Amino acid sequence: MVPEISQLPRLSDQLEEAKRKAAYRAIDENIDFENHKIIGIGSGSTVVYVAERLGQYLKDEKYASKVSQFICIPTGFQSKKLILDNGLQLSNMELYSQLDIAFDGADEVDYNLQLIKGGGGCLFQEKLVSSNAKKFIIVADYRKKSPKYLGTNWVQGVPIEVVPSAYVSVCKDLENKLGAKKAVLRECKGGKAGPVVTDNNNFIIDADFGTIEDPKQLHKDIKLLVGVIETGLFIDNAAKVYFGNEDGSVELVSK
Ligand SMILES: O=C(CO)[C@H](O)[C@H](O)COP(=O)(O)O
Repeated sequence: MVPEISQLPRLSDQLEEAKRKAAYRAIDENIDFENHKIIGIGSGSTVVYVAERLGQYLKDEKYASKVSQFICIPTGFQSKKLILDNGLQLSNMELYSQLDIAFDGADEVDYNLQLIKGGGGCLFQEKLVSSNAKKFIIVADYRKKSPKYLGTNWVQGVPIEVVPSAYVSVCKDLENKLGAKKAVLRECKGGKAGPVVTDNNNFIIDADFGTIEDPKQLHKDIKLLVGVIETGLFIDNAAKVYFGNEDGSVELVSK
């Protein structure tokens, strides 16, 4: 039997509890076992619980025949592993380019459900998957909810995936043409010296624009710079956000 959320023993870590609650509720309320077939699985620490919940449904004889038919599309190496570790069927965007639904985390969510993503470095593939999903659902903990504008809670800057040879010129363009306070190449913190390399062998730049009142325009402006593959501003594609709160409740915000 799939355990009821209310019956689960609380996790000792409040943040993990918030992430798990948000993710489990998002799956319980949004998966249509009759009609969904192609499911996007994003990246990060909250999505771990999305895959875990699907794995629980797979083990339940009432849902097993349906869930074993689900085809899961990852947004990077980590989510590939999550899909496999939970016994789910793995495929890719080349074989299935239209998804019924996709679940992912976020670094910050504004009042209008615009997002900053890419803090975990899976930017381009996350955008490819979410843009091709009929429904895109965000799972996040309470730290991700912006009081109003993006750039308030997430102060590391907007992640931008770039062609490696273009990183210097893109950093200059971000500062000189688009007014970024600072644009820096993301470096590995331990484990390896040098830049973070994405699953597509690109680099990530973090560009600090302060608070962002018009993320749509900023996204368009950044996209026009030569060498930019994709921006971490996810515009007009999240349908719902599940925020796990500190008190154990889950807040649903939808468009
Ligand atoms: O965009 C992402 C990775 O590039 C993640 O979805 C985002 O960083 C959220 O991660 P977490 O659930 O660990 O807070």
